[in-house]
Amino acid sequence: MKRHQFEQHARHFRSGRISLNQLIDLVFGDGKEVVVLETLSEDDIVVASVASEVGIPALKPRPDDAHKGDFGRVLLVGGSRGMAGAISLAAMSALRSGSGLVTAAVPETIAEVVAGFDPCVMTVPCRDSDGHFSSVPEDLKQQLKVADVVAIGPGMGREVDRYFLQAILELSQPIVIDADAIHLLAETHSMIKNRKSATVLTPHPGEFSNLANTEFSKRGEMEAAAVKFAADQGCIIVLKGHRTLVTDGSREYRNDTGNAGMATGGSGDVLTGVVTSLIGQGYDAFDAAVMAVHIHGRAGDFAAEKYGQASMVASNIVDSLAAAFKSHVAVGAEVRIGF
Ligand SMILES: NC(=O)C1=CN([C@@H]2O[C@H](COP(=O)(O)OP(=O)(O)OC[C@H]3O[C@@H](n4cnc5c(N)ncnc54)[C@H](OP(=O)(O)O)[C@@H]3O)[C@@H](O)[C@H]2O)[C@@H](O)CC1
Ligand SMILES: Nc1ncnc2c1ncn2[C@@H]1O[C@H](COP(=O)(O)OP(=O)(O)O)[C@@H](O)[C@H]1O
Repeated sequence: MKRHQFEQHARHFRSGRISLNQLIDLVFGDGKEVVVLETLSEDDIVVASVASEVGIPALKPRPDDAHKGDFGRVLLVGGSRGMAGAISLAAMSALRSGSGLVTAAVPETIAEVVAGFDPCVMTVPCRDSDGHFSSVPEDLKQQLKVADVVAIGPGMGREVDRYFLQAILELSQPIVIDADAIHLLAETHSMIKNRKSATVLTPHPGEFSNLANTEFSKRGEMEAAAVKFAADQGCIIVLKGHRTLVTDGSREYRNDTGNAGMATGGSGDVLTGVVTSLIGQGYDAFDAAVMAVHIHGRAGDFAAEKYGQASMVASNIVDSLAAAFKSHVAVGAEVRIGF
């Protein structure tokens, strides 16, 4: 791409500093169109590329003197007997997306299993009834107060007291509602409209049909309903699937990363961890959802490259988040306004 063409796209470009080796990987490995703005040394080349979609935000650089408290306290609520994996995948993904502190609140029956998956994840064992959450225990109430963002749903099952979800909806922090919590929301007709902070829902088509109480015959109809739902309820909908849609009722982003190898149990739980983490780090909720969907898909693409679409599993996507975040940083470390 010539510089003047690039300038025409200046609104959509992102720039960053990379090394010569990273530049070679980008140009030949990824096929990205990159413009070198300035060569300071072999390890410090200022480059820019045009984003493939409008508005995939750049990652903020981590200040040199940062500490773990600067990157958000994430609380993930979910899991049940038989589905310890889902909440663990979400928690491991949140840590690999940059969160400083990640806690999983889970039924006590599975707490040790969840803690055993990753020593970096903290757990709050909650009193349970046959492996499912029963009431909101005091320990959890304390955690709910100090969290910067709370996600609920992965692996939770639907045998949960409705007040459990209600307690999360009443929080003043941003929340992410996924999986079984979306079904509970649909069943209890709980209100999200009047929440004071961001509400992000991440339904797959089955969950969205239930939420909208409609059988859709075409993806387009479902997407139109998702845009309307988001506008009516004042929330952000991440309608998952091939070319995931992110909408807040007025903006629409369609993702172009990811592949059919991601149609494997737990892939969506990984996304919940990524989006929750980014919100916890202070990104605007819509931006966080767009970035999360894009980066999650890229991680899926890296996993497919390594293991093949048939054999890749959700934990491979977790492991590939590092490569996905690194490549996002390479092209998006800083955004220069008015190039
Ligand atoms: N390792 C673990 O612990 C794992 C735990 N997990 C946990 O399991 C819990 C249940 O989640 P779930 O998604 O499996 O079941 P549910 O919410 O009943 O939805 C299924 C219904 O929706 C329909 N459907 C239509 N389109 C669809 C689409 N594109 N993608 C998917 N479904 C689609 C679908 O139609 P069908 O397949 O019959 O055509 C069916 O009627 C949840 O807590 C989750 O976190 C999983 O993440 C796996 C790994
Ligand atoms: N064919 C596909 N192309 C791109 N992404 C896909 C495809 N199939 C699934 N995915 C992605 O994988 C994830 C699956 O999420 P979900 O259906 O909630 O699975 P689970 O409940 O097992 O975690 C979503 O982010 C979705 O966009």
